[in-house]
Amino acid sequence: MVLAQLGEGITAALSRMCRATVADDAALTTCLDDVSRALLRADVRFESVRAAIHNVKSTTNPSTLPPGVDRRRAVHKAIFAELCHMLDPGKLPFTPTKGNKPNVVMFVGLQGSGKTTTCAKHAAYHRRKGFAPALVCADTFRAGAFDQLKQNASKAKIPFYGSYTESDPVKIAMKGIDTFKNERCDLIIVDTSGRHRQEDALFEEMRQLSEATKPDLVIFVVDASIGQAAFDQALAFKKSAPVGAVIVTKMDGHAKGGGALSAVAATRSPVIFIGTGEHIPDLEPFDVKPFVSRLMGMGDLRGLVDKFNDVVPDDEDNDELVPDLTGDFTLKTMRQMFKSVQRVGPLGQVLSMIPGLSARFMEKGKEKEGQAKMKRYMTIMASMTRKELEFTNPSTLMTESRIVRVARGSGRPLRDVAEMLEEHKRIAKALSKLPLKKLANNNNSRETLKVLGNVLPPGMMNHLGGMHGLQSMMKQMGAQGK
Ligand SMILES: Nc1nc2c(ncn2[C@@H]2O[C@H](COP(=O)(O)OP(=O)(O)OP(=O)(O)O)[C@@H](O)[C@H]2O)c(=O)[nH]1
Repeated sequence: MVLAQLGEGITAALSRMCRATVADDAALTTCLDDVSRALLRADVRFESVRAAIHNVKSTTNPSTLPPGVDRRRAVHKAIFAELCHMLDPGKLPFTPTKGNKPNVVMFVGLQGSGKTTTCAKHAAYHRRKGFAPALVCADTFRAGAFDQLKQNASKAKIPFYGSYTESDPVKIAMKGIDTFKNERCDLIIVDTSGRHRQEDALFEEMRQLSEATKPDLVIFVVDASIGQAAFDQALAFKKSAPVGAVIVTKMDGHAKGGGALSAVAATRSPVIFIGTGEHIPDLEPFDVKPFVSRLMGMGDLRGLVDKFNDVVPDDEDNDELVPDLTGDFTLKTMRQMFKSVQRVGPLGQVLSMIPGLSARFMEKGKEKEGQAKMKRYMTIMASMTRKELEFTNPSTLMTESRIVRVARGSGRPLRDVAEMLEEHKRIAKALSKLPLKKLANNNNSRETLKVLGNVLPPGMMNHLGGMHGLQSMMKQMGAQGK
């Protein structure tokens, strides 16, 4: 994901300024030039970049800074605030509520943006949260749309309504909504047509559909790879239907992402989810501050805990898929973690939420090898006894004869078993340093950041001026968030 490169660009620019002997105007200018280049390379609109840099410059001018405030920290804080501002339109999206009144959500977007897939992901996500969702196919334009949504719906076990014969999308949408209202579904998702290009006929159809169905929320779905075109596209949809939220898809690919994120600027509507793969669980809630924290290399531990906790699978294998990272880290927990990671997304993506861990456990660009390694370890663990899997310190239990038995049983060489045990030790050690229990029970984001401070890599801590610096930065961020 090229957004990761944006993060690297910004982090590198900040590090360079932190290493400069004095944080004078020249160091600041170089740093901000680098940050601008990173943002423009990521397809963020020129106007937004210019405004952000202007704001950073004016808020970090030594003449306006309160006495005693370190300029480097002020720059870090100002860039954080500007990135948040770019992604945050300052208003909360409509969020569906469970209960008697059904919520109607209409999806709009061009053909191929990932709309149909995202409708199913959105329904499955809300079912995991306890909703009773249903899907309506009001796409009468593309021949295969009906079958595609039906197939996705049945894969995700979501009730579905559509018609092979009716050609009026408004009639289908109204009939589908009525049907599911009677069936007491509380989240009715309407998938609509797309076109390859922005066409008047499409926008007229969206206008008619939204007028007839009066949705509680219209979600604009945009492909992250379309770059700057996202701005105009979002604007055109906003004119035909009251777009209230954005979902950016294909963030797992090589998309630059920054352009699509500028859809926020066009619609002044928040990004609520990002699509991170082709499968039903590949949808992540989008939260601005943790996202920017990750972008700036600060990790997102709360997101990590949520991500694991959010994986409540449809099959009976629940226990197997939800690792309790707050208890003893046994081989069984590691196996659950691997399964969970396979389910929630690419390993690198999940591990990127743990500051410092991704580099230790898996090198960048070698994610495929990492997946293969995980599979190998899982095969090995399948040949282990329950006692071995649940033992708190398996390396002490795994004698040579036990290793030989497991290697034979799994058909893997002895060194693979030994390597797997070493890997377990390494991950256990890395996780033991993270206050996951505290984070899991903590809903206060400022407190979460404080906890994060304890686990930031030492280099980053120095850049931020040690614990004291981090605390004052958090105070400032907190004051800003109010
Ligand atoms: N990698 C990746 N692929 C995705 C994602 N979301 C959707 N896709 C894929 O993108 C392609 C197009 O998705 P659709 O859901 O058919 O697109 P659509 O916008 O509904 O298209 P129309 O129904 O023709 O308007 C499919 O191959 C999806 O599997 C995502 O987040 N990541």
